[in-house]
Amino acid sequence: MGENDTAPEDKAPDDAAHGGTAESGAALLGAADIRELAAALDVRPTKQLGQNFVIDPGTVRRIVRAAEVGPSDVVIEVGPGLGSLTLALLPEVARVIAVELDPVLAKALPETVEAKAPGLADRFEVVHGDAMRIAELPGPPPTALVANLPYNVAVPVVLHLLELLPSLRKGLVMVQAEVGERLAAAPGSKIYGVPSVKMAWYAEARRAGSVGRHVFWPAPNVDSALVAFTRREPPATVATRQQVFAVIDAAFAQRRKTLRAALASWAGSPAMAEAALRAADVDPTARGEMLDITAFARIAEHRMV
Ligand SMILES: C[S@@+](CC[C@H](N)C(=O)[O-])C[C@H]1O[C@@H](n2cnc3c(N)ncnc32)[C@H](O)[C@@H]1O
Repeated sequence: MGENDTAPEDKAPDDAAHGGTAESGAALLGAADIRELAAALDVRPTKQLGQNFVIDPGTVRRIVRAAEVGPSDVVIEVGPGLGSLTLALLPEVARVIAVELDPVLAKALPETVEAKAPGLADRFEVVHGDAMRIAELPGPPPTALVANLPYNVAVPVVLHLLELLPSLRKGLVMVQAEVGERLAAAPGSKIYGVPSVKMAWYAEARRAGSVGRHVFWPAPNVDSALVAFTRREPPATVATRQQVFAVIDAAFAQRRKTLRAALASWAGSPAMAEAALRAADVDPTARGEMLDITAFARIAEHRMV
C-alpha cells in the first residue's frame, strides 16, 4: 500500500450507517452502532484519553489487511474503545488481548464481543490497565500489535511493548500523521528524531497509508497514518539499550548543535565528547539527525566516564 494510498473505503462514512454483519461471524460497527453504544454506556469521548472511535467498517478492514495477520497470530490491541477494530480482528486471528485504560470501556467490551461476534468470544480477553505501564499479559505471548493508538501516548506505548514483549514480531498502528512520519523517518530527513532512532533499535518501520479524519467520532483535528513495523535484531554492541538511548536523548535535546556540543554533558566535557565521537568513527561536527542507530550504539560504547 503506497504512502498516499486512498483505499476505496477512505471516504466519509454514512453517519447513520450500521456496520452490518460480515460473513466472517463478526458484525462490524458503523456510525450509528458507535453512537448507540456510547449512549447506552453514557460514554463521552475525552481528549485526555485520545478517544476518537472509528465509525467506518472500511477503515478497520483496511487496517486488518495492512497488518497481514493470520490464524496463527496472537494480537495485542491497545485501546479497543467500543470495539471497532477488535471486531474486525477476531475472525482473522487466533486471539486478541485488548488493553484498555478506561474502566467503563474495558468492562463493556466483552458484552459487545459476545453480542456482535458470538462464536468468537472465546478468542478474546480484555485487560484493564495502562498500556505504557503493563508488566505482563495473560495467555500466550502476543506476536503482533494492531491498534488505533491514543495519539498523545502512541510512541511510548509502541516502544514499551516492543521492549516488554520479545514475542512481538510485527505490528500495524494508526497514529497521528506527523507521528507516523517520525516513526518511519530515515537519517538525514528533517523529521528524523528520537522516535525514529529508538524505533529503529527494535524494528523496521514504514508508512502503510493515510487515513482522513472523517472516519472517526469525534473527528480529530489532524489526519492519521498507518505505520507497519517488523522486528529486527538490535545492533550488535557491548553498550546496553539504556546507554544507547541516553546518547540519543542527549543528541536530540539540542538537535541544532554539533554532536561535540550536544554530547558535552553526557560525556563529561566537549573534549571527552569529541574523543568518544572520534573513537566511534563519527564526525564531531555532525548533528544527531545524520546518524543511524548503529552509530549511536558505537558512540555509547566509547563513553569514558
Ligand atoms: C483512538 S481510540 C481507539 C478506539 C478504538 N480502537 C477504535 O478504533 O475505535 C484510543 C483508545 O485508547 C484508550 N487509551 C487511552 N490511553 C490508554 C493507555 N495508556 N492504555 C490503554 N488504553 C488507552 C482510550 O480509552 C481509547 O479507547
